[in-house]
Amino acid sequence: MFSLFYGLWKYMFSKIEFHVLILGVHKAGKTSLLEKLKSIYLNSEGLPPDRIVPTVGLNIGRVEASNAKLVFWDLGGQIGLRTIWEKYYEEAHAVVFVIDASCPASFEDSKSALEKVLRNDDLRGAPLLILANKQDLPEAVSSEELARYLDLKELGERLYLFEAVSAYDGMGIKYAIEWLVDAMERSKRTETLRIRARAGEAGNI
Ligand SMILES: Nc1nc2c(ncn2[C@@H]2O[C@H](COP(=O)(O)OP(=O)(O)OP(=O)(O)O)[C@@H](O)[C@H]2O)c(=O)[nH]1
Ligand SMILES: [Mg+2]
Repeated sequence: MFSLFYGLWKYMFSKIEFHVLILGVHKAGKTSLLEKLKSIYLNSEGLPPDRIVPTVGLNIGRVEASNAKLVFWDLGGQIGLRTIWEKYYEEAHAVVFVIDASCPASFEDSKSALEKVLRNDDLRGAPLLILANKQDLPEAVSSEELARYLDLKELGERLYLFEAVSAYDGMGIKYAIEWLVDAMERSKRTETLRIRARAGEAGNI
Protein backbone atom coordinates (compact mmCIF):
# COMPACT_ATOMS: atom_id res chain seq x y z
CA MET A 1 0.00 0.00 0.00
CA PHE A 2 2.75 2.38 1.01
CA SER A 3 4.62 1.77 -2.26
CA LEU A 4 1.42 2.53 -4.22
CA PHE A 5 1.05 5.94 -2.55
CA TYR A 6 4.76 6.57 -2.81
CA GLY A 7 4.64 5.76 -6.53
CA LEU A 8 1.68 8.11 -7.03
CA TRP A 9 3.38 10.87 -5.08
CA LYS A 10 6.58 10.47 -7.09
CA TYR A 11 4.55 10.49 -10.32
CA MET A 12 2.87 13.77 -9.38
CA PHE A 13 6.19 15.45 -8.68
CA SER A 14 7.95 13.92 -11.69
CA LYS A 15 5.80 16.23 -13.82
CA ILE A 16 6.81 19.37 -12.01
CA GLU A 17 9.73 21.55 -12.94
CA PHE A 18 10.75 23.53 -9.88
CA HIS A 19 11.90 27.09 -10.51
CA VAL A 20 14.59 28.17 -8.07
CA LEU A 21 15.76 31.79 -7.88
CA ILE A 22 19.39 32.34 -6.90
CA LEU A 23 19.66 35.77 -5.27
CA GLY A 24 22.26 37.63 -3.24
CA VAL A 25 24.43 40.72 -3.40
CA HIS A 26 27.22 41.35 -5.92
CA LYS A 27 30.11 38.83 -5.73
CA ALA A 28 28.39 36.55 -3.21
CA GLY A 29 29.14 33.62 -5.52
CA LYS A 30 25.75 32.97 -7.19
CA THR A 31 27.07 32.21 -10.67
CA SER A 32 29.93 30.16 -9.25
CA LEU A 33 27.33 28.15 -7.33
CA LEU A 34 25.28 27.61 -10.49
CA GLU A 35 28.36 26.36 -12.34
CA LYS A 36 29.17 24.02 -9.43
CA LEU A 37 25.60 22.70 -9.47
CA LYS A 38 25.96 21.93 -13.17
CA SER A 39 29.25 20.16 -12.62
CA ILE A 40 27.84 18.08 -9.73
CA TYR A 41 24.50 17.11 -11.29
CA LEU A 42 25.27 17.10 -15.01
CA ASN A 43 28.75 15.62 -14.64
CA SER A 44 29.97 18.43 -16.85
CA GLU A 45 32.97 20.59 -16.20
CA GLY A 46 31.11 23.89 -15.62
CA LEU A 47 32.84 27.22 -16.19
CA PRO A 48 36.11 27.57 -14.23
CA PRO A 49 36.11 30.47 -11.68
CA ASP A 50 38.39 32.66 -13.80
CA ARG A 51 35.88 32.59 -16.70
CA ILE A 52 32.91 33.76 -14.61
CA VAL A 53 32.07 37.43 -15.03
CA PRO A 54 29.59 39.61 -13.07
CA THR A 55 26.04 38.78 -14.14
CA VAL A 56 24.05 41.45 -15.95
CA GLY A 57 21.21 39.41 -17.47
CA LEU A 58 20.01 35.97 -16.47
CA ASN A 59 21.88 32.66 -16.31
CA ILE A 60 19.77 29.52 -16.47
CA GLY A 61 20.77 26.04 -15.36
CA ARG A 62 18.63 22.92 -15.64
CA VAL A 63 19.56 19.91 -13.55
CA GLU A 64 17.94 16.81 -12.11
CA ALA A 65 18.58 16.29 -8.43
CA SER A 66 16.85 14.16 -5.77
CA ASN A 67 14.53 12.82 -8.51
CA ALA A 68 13.29 16.32 -9.31
CA LYS A 69 13.67 18.62 -12.28
CA LEU A 70 15.17 21.92 -11.20
CA VAL A 71 15.52 25.12 -13.20
CA PHE A 72 17.84 27.64 -11.56
CA TRP A 73 17.59 31.33 -12.40
CA ASP A 74 20.75 33.23 -11.47
CA LEU A 75 20.44 37.03 -11.49
CA GLY A 76 22.91 39.88 -11.02
CA GLY A 77 23.42 41.22 -7.50
CA GLN A 78 24.72 44.70 -8.27
CA ILE A 79 22.48 47.35 -6.68
CA GLY A 80 21.20 48.72 -9.99
CA LEU A 81 20.21 45.21 -11.13
CA ARG A 82 18.21 44.13 -8.09
CA THR A 83 14.95 45.63 -9.35
CA ILE A 84 14.97 42.85 -11.97
CA TRP A 85 14.70 40.20 -9.23
CA GLU A 86 11.03 41.00 -8.62
CA LYS A 87 10.04 40.04 -12.15
CA TYR A 88 10.82 36.40 -11.31
CA TYR A 89 9.16 36.16 -7.90
CA GLU A 90 5.68 35.06 -8.96
CA GLU A 91 6.97 32.02 -10.86
CA ALA A 92 9.56 30.89 -8.32
CA HIS A 93 8.97 27.83 -6.15
CA ALA A 94 11.89 28.67 -3.85
CA VAL A 95 14.75 31.09 -3.22
CA VAL A 96 18.43 30.34 -2.67
CA PHE A 97 20.03 33.41 -1.07
CA VAL A 98 23.84 33.35 -1.32
CA ILE A 99 26.06 35.30 1.09
CA ASP A 100 29.86 35.66 1.04
CA ALA A 101 30.57 34.32 4.54
CA SER A 102 34.20 35.47 4.30
CA CYS A 103 33.23 39.14 3.92
CA PRO A 104 31.55 40.65 7.02
CA ALA A 105 31.58 44.03 5.26
CA SER A 106 28.89 42.69 2.91
CA PHE A 107 26.59 41.31 5.66
CA GLU A 108 24.59 44.50 6.25
CA ASP A 109 23.82 44.84 2.54
CA SER A 110 22.90 41.13 2.36
CA LYS A 111 20.61 41.46 5.39
CA SER A 112 18.66 44.39 4.00
CA ALA A 113 18.45 42.85 0.51
CA LEU A 114 17.16 39.58 1.99
CA GLU A 115 14.66 41.34 4.27
CA LYS A 116 13.29 43.13 1.23
CA VAL A 117 12.93 39.82 -0.60
CA LEU A 118 11.07 38.31 2.37
CA ARG A 119 8.66 41.24 2.58
CA ASN A 120 7.54 40.80 -1.03
CA ASP A 121 4.09 39.19 -1.22
CA ASP A 122 4.83 37.55 -4.56
CA LEU A 123 7.21 35.20 -2.73
CA ARG A 124 4.78 34.31 0.04
CA GLY A 125 5.50 30.83 1.43
CA ALA A 126 8.50 30.17 -0.81
CA PRO A 127 11.06 27.95 0.96
CA LEU A 128 14.31 29.77 1.61
CA LEU A 129 17.83 28.31 1.54
CA ILE A 130 20.44 30.74 2.88
CA LEU A 131 23.96 29.75 1.92
CA ALA A 132 27.03 30.90 3.86
CA ASN A 133 29.31 30.57 0.84
CA LYS A 134 33.14 30.54 0.45
CA GLN A 135 33.73 28.08 3.32
CA ASP A 136 37.01 27.11 1.63
CA LEU A 137 38.39 30.43 2.94
CA PRO A 138 39.68 30.35 6.56
CA GLU A 139 37.99 33.63 7.46
CA ALA A 140 34.50 32.40 6.48
CA VAL A 141 32.00 32.45 9.36
CA SER A 142 29.81 29.41 10.07
CA SER A 143 26.15 29.22 9.06
CA GLU A 144 25.18 29.58 12.76
CA GLU A 145 27.22 32.78 13.12
CA LEU A 146 25.70 34.15 9.94
CA ALA A 147 22.19 33.32 11.16
CA ARG A 148 22.93 35.14 14.44
CA TYR A 149 24.20 38.14 12.55
CA LEU A 150 21.24 38.34 10.16
CA ASP A 151 18.73 37.84 12.99
CA LEU A 152 15.86 37.62 10.49
CA LYS A 153 12.47 38.60 11.86
CA GLU A 154 10.36 38.05 8.75
CA LEU A 155 10.61 34.27 8.45
CA GLY A 156 7.14 33.52 9.85
CA GLU A 157 6.07 30.00 8.92
CA ARG A 158 8.37 29.82 5.93
CA LEU A 159 10.51 26.67 5.55
CA TYR A 160 14.14 27.79 5.72
CA LEU A 161 17.67 26.47 6.23
CA PHE A 162 21.05 28.11 6.78
CA GLU A 163 23.81 25.97 5.28
CA ALA A 164 27.57 26.40 4.97
CA VAL A 165 28.83 25.75 1.43
CA SER A 166 31.69 26.35 -0.94
CA ALA A 167 30.98 26.94 -4.62
CA TYR A 168 34.66 26.15 -5.18
CA ASP A 169 35.04 22.72 -3.60
CA GLY A 170 31.33 21.79 -3.42
CA MET A 171 31.16 21.44 0.36
CA GLY A 172 27.57 21.32 1.69
CA ILE A 173 25.90 21.68 -1.70
CA LYS A 174 24.35 18.22 -2.08
CA TYR A 175 22.85 18.32 1.40
CA ALA A 176 21.46 21.82 0.77
CA ILE A 177 19.84 20.80 -2.52
CA GLU A 178 18.31 17.67 -0.99
CA TRP A 179 16.75 19.84 1.71
CA LEU A 180 15.51 22.32 -0.92
CA VAL A 181 13.80 19.65 -3.05
CA ASP A 182 12.14 18.15 0.01
CA ALA A 183 10.99 21.61 1.15
CA MET A 184 9.53 22.44 -2.28
CA GLU A 185 7.71 19.11 -2.42
CA ARG A 186 6.17 19.81 1.00
CA SER A 187 5.46 23.49 0.42
CA LYS A 188 1.91 24.79 0.02
CA ARG A 189 3.29 27.28 -2.45
CA THR A 190 4.13 24.45 -4.89
CA GLU A 191 0.49 23.40 -4.81
CA THR A 192 -0.64 26.99 -5.39
CA LEU A 193 1.69 27.40 -8.39
CA ARG A 194 0.53 24.09 -9.82
CA ILE A 195 -3.14 25.08 -9.59
CA ARG A 196 -2.36 28.44 -11.20
CA ALA A 197 -0.42 26.76 -14.04
CA ARG A 198 -3.31 24.32 -14.67
CA ALA A 199 -5.80 27.20 -14.75
CA GLY A 200 -3.55 28.97 -17.25
CA GLU A 201 -3.38 25.86 -19.46
CA ALA A 202 -7.16 25.42 -19.31
CA GLY A 203 -7.63 29.07 -20.24
CA ASN A 204 -5.53 28.54 -23.37
CA ILE A 205 -7.64 25.67 -24.69
N1 LIG B 1 37.13 31.23 -2.44
C1 LIG B 1 35.92 31.24 -3.02
N2 LIG B 1 35.63 32.18 -3.93
C2 LIG B 1 34.40 32.15 -4.50
C3 LIG B 1 33.44 31.19 -4.19
N3 LIG B 1 32.32 31.43 -4.92
C4 LIG B 1 32.60 32.50 -5.67
N4 LIG B 1 33.85 32.95 -5.43
C5 LIG B 1 34.51 34.09 -6.06
O1 LIG B 1 33.77 35.27 -5.74
C6 LIG B 1 33.74 36.16 -6.84
C7 LIG B 1 32.31 36.45 -7.30
O2 LIG B 1 31.74 35.23 -7.80
P1 LIG B 1 30.43 35.23 -8.74
O3 LIG B 1 30.00 33.82 -8.84
O4 LIG B 1 30.70 35.96 -9.99
O5 LIG B 1 29.45 36.08 -7.83
P2 LIG B 1 27.96 36.54 -8.17
O6 LIG B 1 27.22 36.47 -6.89
O7 LIG B 1 27.43 35.75 -9.30
O8 LIG B 1 28.15 38.07 -8.57
P3 LIG B 1 27.16 38.99 -9.47
O9 LIG B 1 26.82 38.24 -10.71
O10 LIG B 1 27.92 40.23 -9.77
O11 LIG B 1 25.96 39.30 -8.63
C8 LIG B 1 34.59 35.50 -7.94
O12 LIG B 1 35.92 35.96 -7.84
C9 LIG B 1 34.52 34.02 -7.57
O13 LIG B 1 35.65 33.28 -8.04
C10 LIG B 1 33.78 30.19 -3.20
O14 LIG B 1 33.01 29.29 -2.83
N5 LIG B 1 35.03 30.27 -2.66
MG1 LIG C 1 26.72 36.27 -11.16
